[in-house]
Amino acid sequence: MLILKDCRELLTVKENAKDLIGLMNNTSVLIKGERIKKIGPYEELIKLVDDEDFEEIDCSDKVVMPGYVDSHTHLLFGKSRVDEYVASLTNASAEVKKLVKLVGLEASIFYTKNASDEELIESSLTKLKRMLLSGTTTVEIKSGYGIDKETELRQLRLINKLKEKTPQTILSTYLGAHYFDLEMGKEKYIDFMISEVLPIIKEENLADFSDIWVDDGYYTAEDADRFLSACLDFGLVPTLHSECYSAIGGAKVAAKLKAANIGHLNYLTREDAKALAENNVVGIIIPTTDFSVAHPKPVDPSYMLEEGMNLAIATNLNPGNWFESMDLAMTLACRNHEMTERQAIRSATLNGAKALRIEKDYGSIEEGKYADIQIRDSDSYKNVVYKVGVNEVVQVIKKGKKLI
Ligand SMILES: N=CN[C@@H](CCC(=O)O)C(=O)O
Repeated sequence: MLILKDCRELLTVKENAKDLIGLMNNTSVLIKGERIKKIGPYEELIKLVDDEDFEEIDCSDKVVMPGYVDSHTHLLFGKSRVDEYVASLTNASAEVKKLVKLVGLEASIFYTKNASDEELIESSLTKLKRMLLSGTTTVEIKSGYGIDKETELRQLRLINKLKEKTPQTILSTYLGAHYFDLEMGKEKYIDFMISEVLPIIKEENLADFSDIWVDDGYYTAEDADRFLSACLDFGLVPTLHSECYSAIGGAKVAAKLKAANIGHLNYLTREDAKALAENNVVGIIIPTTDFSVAHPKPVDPSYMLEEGMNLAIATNLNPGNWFESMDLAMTLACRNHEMTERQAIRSATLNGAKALRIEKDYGSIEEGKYADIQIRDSDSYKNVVYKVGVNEVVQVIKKGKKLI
């Protein structure tokens, strides 16, 4: 058993918290096994201890809050695209393409296909370790850098292997429709995924979610409806990337299919926001990508919140947007997208869990849930979005185990 004693600030982020973060002062948390047993005054909790291996951590000068749930990443990929990124700082995209021959998704598809399993696992574990040390205890990871059956399945199998190699909870997404085989063409590529790839994903239980990139030049809303509906038949819960560069209609499909989440949303209409809220689809805000691509229309969470949507914040870690830190994603959400620090904290924890439909067990510090907790050497939870680039995390507890 473990007691987090006298937390200076305990952010429970409980479901019905009026202040969004469920702030409590000088409160303690009793952990038994993997789960939170009781929250309350130390004197009460100590009476419940019935274990010789009992331990306590003095949290009287600490901020204690739920581990982050990063609900949208592409973190398993071969080789970085650093040359493309630095060229893009001072050049327009046509010029970048001349300076760096292989760019964008095509580059990552090539590099991922040519990386060995060991390289992909090792580079992913390195990222996951740094994410853990900055408070992230649950991570969603997508395939999507293999436009052939072999590489897509290999990505998913490796994502599943990561589950055994990292303490974090990992959820896996089949982003088959990220790009497509140019020779095959889009229509045939969708047929191919449905008939050739999905049966194997189901048989080997390789993915929790399906995903599609709905955008001009990529997939349409109709493609999304066809592909995600087929994935549903194979037991995969739909998610989408959509409304990033136009109001292309993916949001309507998300509402219709009651997707778990939809990411990007720069061009989401108010009407669609309402439909997403009504259908319990979580919106994933990605302030890091708006920053790294200098997006012409930064996402505006205000009307989505007014319409009652649950919003999550994620890093969207990918080779074109190398962000691992949820603190940083939240900092950008507040400064560039006018979220409050409390909205940002809720979006990075409980709402991340809702985006992945695991809120029954994850995302907040509540009795009965897994003890996934970060402890910060800090005088205020507000430092999360204030001290930019400063990592105040000194301890991470994952399913009741101290990891630092
Ligand atoms: N098509 C875009 N998908 C990713 C970027 C992937 C990449 O650039 O490698 C996104 O979510 O932003």
